[in-house]
Amino acid sequence: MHSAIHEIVNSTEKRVKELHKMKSNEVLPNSSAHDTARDTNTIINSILSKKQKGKAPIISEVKPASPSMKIRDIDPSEAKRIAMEMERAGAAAISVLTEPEFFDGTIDNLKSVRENVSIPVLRKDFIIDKVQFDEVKSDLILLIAGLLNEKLEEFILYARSKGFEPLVEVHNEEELLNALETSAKIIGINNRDLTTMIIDISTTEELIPLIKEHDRKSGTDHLIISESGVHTADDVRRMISAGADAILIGTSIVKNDDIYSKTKELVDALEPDTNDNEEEMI
Ligand SMILES: O=C(O)c1ccccc1NCC(=O)[C@H](O)[C@H](O)COP(=O)(O)O
Repeated sequence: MHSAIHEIVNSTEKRVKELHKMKSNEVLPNSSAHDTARDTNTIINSILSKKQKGKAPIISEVKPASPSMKIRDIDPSEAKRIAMEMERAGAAAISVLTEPEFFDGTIDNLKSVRENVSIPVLRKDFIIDKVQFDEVKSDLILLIAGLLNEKLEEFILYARSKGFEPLVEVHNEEELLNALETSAKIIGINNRDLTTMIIDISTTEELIPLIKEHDRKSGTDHLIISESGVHTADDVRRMISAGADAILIGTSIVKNDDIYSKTKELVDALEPDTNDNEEEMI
């Protein structure tokens, strides 16, 4: 594991301790599944329906920073504005970073986004303890296979019992095989190697055939999301051609001054006239 991930996990452990204290003081309520508006099929259909309309299913991320770079200041009112622009441009879902120390994310940003958009909302954080499920509601929640290892299925079932559908993130074959042994329905392939931080979008192309083969043999049908390092309409087309059902994009949208136009450019990537005038050149 890269030192940055160690630091993130150490900091998350401190947050978790605080949450346990809040829970024992009854400051943190025990959340239940009842107040979750959308079920799993609704979430999956909402993402898939974009493709049926000829649009690229883009999960657009409200990302203030990464461990290596500040992108932009995002408070709850800016998170709301950005997310509404993303939805208006045709995003299939919105991802919101809630990790505070390295990504400048906040729980309040997630609340603000979820109150103001009608598409599914993904919580992006480093989930290592069940108490984190009581912090805030979301439709989807990220579970990182490389962090949870043998506890992955236990966390998937717990997430569902609390009204979240897990997006299980993998980066390599070993993590993928672990994920495929669980009841995960949504698999995210992170093109970023969390041991080196190097991004290579061919990771998606290498791992999707393994999921497809598994699905063919076992009669399952995973929703596949390609994550990280996608910047252009060409990248979007490449990931969709590889078999991705949706693509999670943060930096290239959020760093753009015009959130609506950049999201729309990526959402419209499958439309014939965005194919770089290939026909005119022939
Ligand atoms: O974004 C990072 O640099 C990062 C570093 C370490 C762990 C996770 C990280 N990112 C979290 C994400 O999953 C991305 O924000 C998401 O996939 C969007 O990626 P991008 O479009 O490349 O911003």
